[in-house]
Amino acid sequence: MNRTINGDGQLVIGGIPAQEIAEAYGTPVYVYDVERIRENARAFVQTFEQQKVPAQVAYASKAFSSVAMLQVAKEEGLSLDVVSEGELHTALKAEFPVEKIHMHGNNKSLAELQMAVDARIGCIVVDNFYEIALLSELVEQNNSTMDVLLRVTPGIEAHTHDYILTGQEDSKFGFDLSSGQAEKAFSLLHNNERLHVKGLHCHIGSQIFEASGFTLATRKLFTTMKEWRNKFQFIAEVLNLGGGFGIRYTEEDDPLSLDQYALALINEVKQQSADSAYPLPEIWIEPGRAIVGDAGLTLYTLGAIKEIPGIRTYVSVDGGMTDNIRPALYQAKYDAVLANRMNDKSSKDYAIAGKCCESGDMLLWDVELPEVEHNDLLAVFSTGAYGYSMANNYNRFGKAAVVFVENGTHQLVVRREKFDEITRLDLSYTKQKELK
Ligand SMILES: Cc1ncc(COP(=O)(O)O)c(C=O)c1O
Ligand SMILES: N[C@@H](CCCC[NH3+])C(=O)O
Repeated sequence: MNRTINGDGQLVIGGIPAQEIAEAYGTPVYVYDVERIRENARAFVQTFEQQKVPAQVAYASKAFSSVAMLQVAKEEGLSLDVVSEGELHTALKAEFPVEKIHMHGNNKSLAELQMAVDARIGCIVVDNFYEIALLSELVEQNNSTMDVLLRVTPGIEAHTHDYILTGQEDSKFGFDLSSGQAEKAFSLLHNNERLHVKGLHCHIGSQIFEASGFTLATRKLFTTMKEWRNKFQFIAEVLNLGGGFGIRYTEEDDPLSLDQYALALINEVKQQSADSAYPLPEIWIEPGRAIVGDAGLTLYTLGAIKEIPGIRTYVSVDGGMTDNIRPALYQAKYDAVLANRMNDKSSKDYAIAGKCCESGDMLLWDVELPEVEHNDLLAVFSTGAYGYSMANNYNRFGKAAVVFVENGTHQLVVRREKFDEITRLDLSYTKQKELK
């Protein structure tokens, strides 16, 4: 994120002091540096261009989906990965080019598949046998066709949190390669004249730091592609290697740069193609976190301070697991600063608590800050991915606002949810008469 400190000791994001954003929109507020989103997108896109490899960089919109975000993704020439009617609806609202939209999901409903077929999206990533049956019936009834990728689990155990591992055999996602399920699924799709198999897909997990998991998965997929070339005379036009590229949340994290991830994939695909005289497939990737994660931060106002002598000092913020569930769900770690007093010396350790009725609603267990005061402004960094998109209304808190900063200007792109909007879906109860 493009951030500096001004003469008043204020954190400045994309040319705007954090305090100004907090005063204009209130807290908690997610702030995105649009320039950083663009830099991240370009790091991937330009690496493929420089290496002269045909590619699609599909932004995994689950990381942060909003109309404004998808407009930026469109401007950067990205493709888009959606996993639900809601994400597809957002894409259509943003007038995202439909042919560049790919749909995922391990339990796509008939309504979701119908919406995808009606919208004529670019392709569906087929995940299971039930989906093959639904989709086959749907294209038959609609007298239409659809491009598909086959999602396979290559049997890779990447190094990340168990909850965000997806490439291992024991996974709810995709067809298992080793048991022959993937081949069975492939032949069903291959024999269906209305479904065109463009290629294979795998996604080994999320927040992955080493290139080795990706290159190993690439090799496994090539082994299968070579088998199917011999057996079915099938040549994959596309090899989608998913997302999962890790980012730095704290100093403990040591990810590769985005171009290094892309280069590792490109080199492996080129090598495998050359070794087996396999026509170079188009490489598709699906980064979510790597596009938006470090482009976003969250601003909070500090409230209650509770010092437990000899144990720790809790400082509560005006948000918490409702705007960032990742610490509670994955024990995810973050870094934070006092955005209104950047030049003050850090002197004390604090535990930053959310305001939900849960002891586990902690944003950071241990962060060194200057002596805090009520109403100080706390900035938690790298909350751009899976923050707003996983936000919830626990304890009936409204969702926080989202602000974009760019070229010294700020704009609201998602309005704060007001408490009286929390009941907008609620219907009154009418006492039913007892049946005699
Ligand atoms: C199929 C698929 N593609 C892409 C992504 C995006 O992952 P990340 O945000 O880690 O890049 C995910 C989430 O892990 C996913 O499940
Ligand atoms: N939501 C997760 C990652 C899962 C990505 C989607 N498959 C996170 O915050 O890290």
